[in-house]
Amino acid sequence: MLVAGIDSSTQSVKVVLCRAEDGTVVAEASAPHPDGTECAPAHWWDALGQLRELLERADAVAVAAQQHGMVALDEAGEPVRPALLWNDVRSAPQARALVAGLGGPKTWAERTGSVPVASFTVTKLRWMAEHEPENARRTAAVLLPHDWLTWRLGADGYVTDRGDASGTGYWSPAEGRYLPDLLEAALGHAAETPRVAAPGAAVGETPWGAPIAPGTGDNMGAALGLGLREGDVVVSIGTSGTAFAVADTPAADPTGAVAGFADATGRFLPLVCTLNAARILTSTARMIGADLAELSRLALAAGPGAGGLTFLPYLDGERTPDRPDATGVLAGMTTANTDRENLARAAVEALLCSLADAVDHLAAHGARPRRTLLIGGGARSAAVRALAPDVFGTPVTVPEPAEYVALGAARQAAWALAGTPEPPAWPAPPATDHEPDPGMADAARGVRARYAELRDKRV
Ligand SMILES: Nc1ncnc2c1ncn2[C@@H]1O[C@H](COP(=O)(O)OP(=O)(O)O)[C@@H](O)[C@H]1O
Ligand SMILES: O=C(CO)[C@@H](O)[C@H](O)COP(=O)(O)O
Repeated sequence: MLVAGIDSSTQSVKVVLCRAEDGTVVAEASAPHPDGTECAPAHWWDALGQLRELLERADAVAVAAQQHGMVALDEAGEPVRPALLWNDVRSAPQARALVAGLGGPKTWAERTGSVPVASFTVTKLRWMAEHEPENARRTAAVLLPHDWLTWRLGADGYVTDRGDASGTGYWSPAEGRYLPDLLEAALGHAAETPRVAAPGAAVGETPWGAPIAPGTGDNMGAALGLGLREGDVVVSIGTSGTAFAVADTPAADPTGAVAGFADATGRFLPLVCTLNAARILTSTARMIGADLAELSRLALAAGPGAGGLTFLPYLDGERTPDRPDATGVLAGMTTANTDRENLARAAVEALLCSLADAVDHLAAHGARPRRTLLIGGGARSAAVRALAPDVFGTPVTVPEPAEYVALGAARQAAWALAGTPEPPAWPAPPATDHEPDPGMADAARGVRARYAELRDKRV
């Protein structure tokens, strides 16, 4: 039997086709999504349509997708406007107003597991109610990207899962139920929300007769694809940067740094997310006229500390820390250090310092990392892999490059096919271990200290 996992992420859609019994990948393919922070859902469907031949070989399918995106549908099931994505920061004022107006950060953390920032669906609904009242009035149902794709594939009605529901800002991970008062306060009226399917359930059938599993958010998909265990912390470098771990109890961080999400298996997934990650490298590569391989080579040719250059990489605003209006800052420039090697090194160090901050937030709220797993497109950079253990100050495990989000969705599809209480036990991916260099410890501490100084200066 073959199962297909779909990862509909910010920049592209990927499909992996696997053997149901052990997850061996037999084929994979991807197609690009349009750039930007809003997207008509039809573009996701068209991109997936390019991979249809592969998909139709599957005996079961599941969709994992970028979290939080607001897919507002009218009575007829048509989008009232393009979806506003997780990386769209226009609803930052609405996030602040909702938090202040409905009990403050502690109340939100206790009720929803998270203190919503602009990424969260609830704040986007409020933005639409304020700026596009006619679209808000016509909104009859609110879905997330993976819910919409699952419905289009053939699910029985609108359906979601615990993991993605926990990123809306109107669902309680602790109680496992919607909080309709919060949705209504944001949108101005009640609206239909997808039913939350049990992990491992089948929720419908594709036109070619394959059962559909509930799907989930992309980070929950990666956790399932990696088979995360207690003590594992994942750092994912995609369009977003994330640090997350599985937990038995829900998180409720009133500082808002840790989002207290649910996972796709019935447990929880405390997570820290940054808005800027792999694109720190692509933007710097463009700036210095290099491709990603050359950027990596240049970064490794420079010394630690990039000759005194420090880069604060909040290029598109930032979510952690919550600075939606921030831009990037390059500090410490002299005539001696402004060369391509140091600029490349500063970019890699900036990416890793930002993610090290994310891991620190997670640790401060209970995650006890025994090992750090590095995944996502950015982990394909040799410089990132080489410098991560020094900047993090811990051993780093790099699973072989693979589409772990799509693999997690495929594993969920195999779970629905098997009908068992637990997901099928697929073998762990091969991985390489990278140790910190004790000789670099002082230099790495210096890099993080200079980064923290620039971060906290609030230039
Ligand atoms: N060798 C590499 N070095 C650095 N970045 C890379 C490399 N390969 C891919 N990437 C980057 O990884 C990102 C895509 O990663 P992915 O985890 O698929 O993200 P997403 O799920 O957000 O689409 C792109 O921004 C791409 O430029
Ligand atoms: O908002 C979050 C997590 O809370 C992001 O992680 C999105 O889920 C987007 O993921 P990518 O497209 O970067 O994979």
